[in-house]
Amino acid sequence: MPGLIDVHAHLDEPGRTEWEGFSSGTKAAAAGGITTLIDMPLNSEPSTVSRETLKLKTDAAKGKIFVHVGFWGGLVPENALNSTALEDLLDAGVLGLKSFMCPSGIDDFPMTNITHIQGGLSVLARYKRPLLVHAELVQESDEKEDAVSDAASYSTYLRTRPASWEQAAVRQLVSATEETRAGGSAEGAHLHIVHLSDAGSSLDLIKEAKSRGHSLTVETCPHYLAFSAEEIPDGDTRFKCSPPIRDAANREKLWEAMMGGDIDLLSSDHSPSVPELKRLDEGDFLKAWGGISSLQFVLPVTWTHGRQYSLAFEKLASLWSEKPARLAGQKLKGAIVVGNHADLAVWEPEAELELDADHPVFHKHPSISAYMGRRLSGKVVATFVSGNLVFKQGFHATAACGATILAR
Ligand SMILES: NC(=O)NC(NC(N)=O)C(=O)[O-]
Ligand SMILES: [Zn+2]
Ligand SMILES: [Zn+2]
Repeated sequence: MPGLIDVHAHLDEPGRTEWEGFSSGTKAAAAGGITTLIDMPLNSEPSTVSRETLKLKTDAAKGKIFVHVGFWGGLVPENALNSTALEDLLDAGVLGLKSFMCPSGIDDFPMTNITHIQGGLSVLARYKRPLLVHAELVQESDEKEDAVSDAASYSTYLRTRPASWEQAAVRQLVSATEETRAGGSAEGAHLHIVHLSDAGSSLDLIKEAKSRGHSLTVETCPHYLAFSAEEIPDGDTRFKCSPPIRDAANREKLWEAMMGGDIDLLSSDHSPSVPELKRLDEGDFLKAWGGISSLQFVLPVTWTHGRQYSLAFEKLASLWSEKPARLAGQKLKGAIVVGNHADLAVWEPEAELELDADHPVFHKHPSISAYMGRRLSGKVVATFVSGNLVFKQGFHATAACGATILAR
């Protein structure tokens, strides 16, 4: 199939290479059939918010990447209302921008309000590049903070980030994208909601806005399709992410929406950290780093769980290659077509993998992945990046021949 394109990965280099880094991250990608990654602007140090900080990324990636890597730039309060600053970042080659509507957990990546988001959209309209948004808006809770609630219980964490946070954010975004319709003042701009977890009214609002012609797409991630809140063991912070994994009924609705075409694409949101920050010894869901570690496993996870829903190869390729290529503006990627880049994943749908200690995992910190210990089907045999064989039967090519992708 066409190689997978992961539009949402945190590679954390420079500055937090001990969390992942270009070398281990792109090796894991290649081992998972991913041929292009788009790196998120936060969790590296500094964040990618300017021409200069993008240059630090491309310099750090040199000679280390086994797959192609593009970059999103950060939309933050400091640059959001400064069109010269945003133009400079976009001219430097980021494929689009990314912002948070809630605290990101990273000090130099502050959250944006809807005015900042509108400012970003108006500049992006001219570049025809997307704005990706982490859509959770902190809501005042009626529930009294329960001092005795158990931080080792996943349900405690789940209660701190209810679906109403996603719904409030989506409501604002839907109104901000009104002008992206044909003839609107922000025509040409596109807004993409990352890692949707709430399959309730967030999804209804998105569907309705799309039907009214808003330029809007949405992704979800394998962990929202594979796991449910009910089954997360006490203290197992490998499962902590935001927005949180919700109940099994919500998971069913996400599958239904995705199979029905209301969710456009999938991404990993691979967001690892050093194991200490996961605080697995304490098992404290409130203090642990939020982020799922999954890069190498997204294809077998999607396939293993998708078979129950009659997921066809064509749909898999649309969710993981074709639509992500379109979002990232990669016209020569995402499909096996004469003239396209020869980015290919070769895999055996029936072959099983046991994610035990003997399984070769190329993430820097395999132990923090919630998928370890599982049995999956769909084994990647070989991966080609621009015609180069970069991974075969457990081994990587000696040369890291991936290229950085800059928008022009
Ligand atoms: N700073 C992060 O990497 N945050 C990420 N964390 C998650 N998803 O739990 C994200 O994408 O929001
Ligand atoms: Zn996010
Ligand atoms: Zn993320």
